Amino acid sequence: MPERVTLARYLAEQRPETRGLDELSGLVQQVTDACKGIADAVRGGALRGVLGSADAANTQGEEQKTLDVLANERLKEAGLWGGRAAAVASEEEAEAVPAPAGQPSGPYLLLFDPLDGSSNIEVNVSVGTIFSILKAPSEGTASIEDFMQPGTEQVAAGFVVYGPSTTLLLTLGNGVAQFTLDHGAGEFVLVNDNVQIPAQTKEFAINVSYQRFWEAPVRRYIDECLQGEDGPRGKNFNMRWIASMVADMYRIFTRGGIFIYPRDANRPDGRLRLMYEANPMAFLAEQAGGAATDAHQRILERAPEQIHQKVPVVIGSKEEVDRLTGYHQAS
Ligand SMILES: O=P(O)(O)OC[C@H]1O[C@](O)(COP(=O)(O)O)[C@@H](O)[C@@H]1O
Ligand SMILES: [Mg+2]
Ligand SMILES: [Mg+2]
Repeated sequence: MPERVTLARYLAEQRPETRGLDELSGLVQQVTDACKGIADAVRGGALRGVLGSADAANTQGEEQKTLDVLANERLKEAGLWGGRAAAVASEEEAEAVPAPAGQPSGPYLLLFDPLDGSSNIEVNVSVGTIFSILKAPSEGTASIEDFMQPGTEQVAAGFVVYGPSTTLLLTLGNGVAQFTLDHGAGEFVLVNDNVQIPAQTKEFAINVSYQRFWEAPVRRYIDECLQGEDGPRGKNFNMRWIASMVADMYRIFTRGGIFIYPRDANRPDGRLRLMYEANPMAFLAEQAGGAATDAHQRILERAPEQIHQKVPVVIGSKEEVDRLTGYHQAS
């Protein structure tokens, strides 16, 4: 029987100098513990009374679902409890939230999309949580400016998919590890310690209903894919769009592919948020041998100006990301 490596043991092995008892490991544990609770709520669905709208809107004007609010509260508590994070930033919070007065202020900043793919909750399709951890640049309380670091400064990132199995992909900057939640034992257990995105693919993910708004390089790329064997690519492509970035990206980490949420005539910066969606996914993708750009430059090198700023996203198998980025650079 293969050895059972829990997340706690993995963190201890990754950080031998502290045996996983340092603040970063503790923060990762707290975040993933919160995700276990969210997984439970997602699994309970209608019986837990968590489906449907919270009858509120977030700072970006998007409708908040009951589960968005629940997940946000769990993760905020996980981030701010125990003196590991000085502050948290969330898709569902207008401003950064500092650790409460009287609490020790931790050395990290935690950012998260508490529930990615919220529009899929009622239809029972996989949703997830995305998180990113930065170092807090100064001691004491953290301000919004402290968060304005490029993605290259992330010290850890991950996402959990609440699917048929609850799975975690995690990077501490030393490759990507994949864990499955053992619901009975309440533990994330390592199933792959070296996730790799194949460099080539025949699968693309984009919301084609926006085609008439796309810019020329995106049209060209998708058009060439659709021409299949008879076109310039000389091979047939398949298309997938789950409308949960976590689920689409999980597939890409598993078998390759390219995920595109471009800018278009209606969305000058696309839809996805740089700090808590694109940056952690880009960090994970690069750590798994893939690539991630905003169609022109590496996402991780973008200098952020706002917590909730949006960014076009081209991510996944390296050769395809390079090709589409090249089409943009040449246009
Ligand atoms: O509905 P669209 O335009 O296809 O957008 C879907 C995308 O939006 C998102 O749902 C945005 O994330 P949230 O659900 O966290 O707002 C992604 O998960 C998904 O890839
Ligand atoms: Mg999201
Ligand atoms: Mg969300």
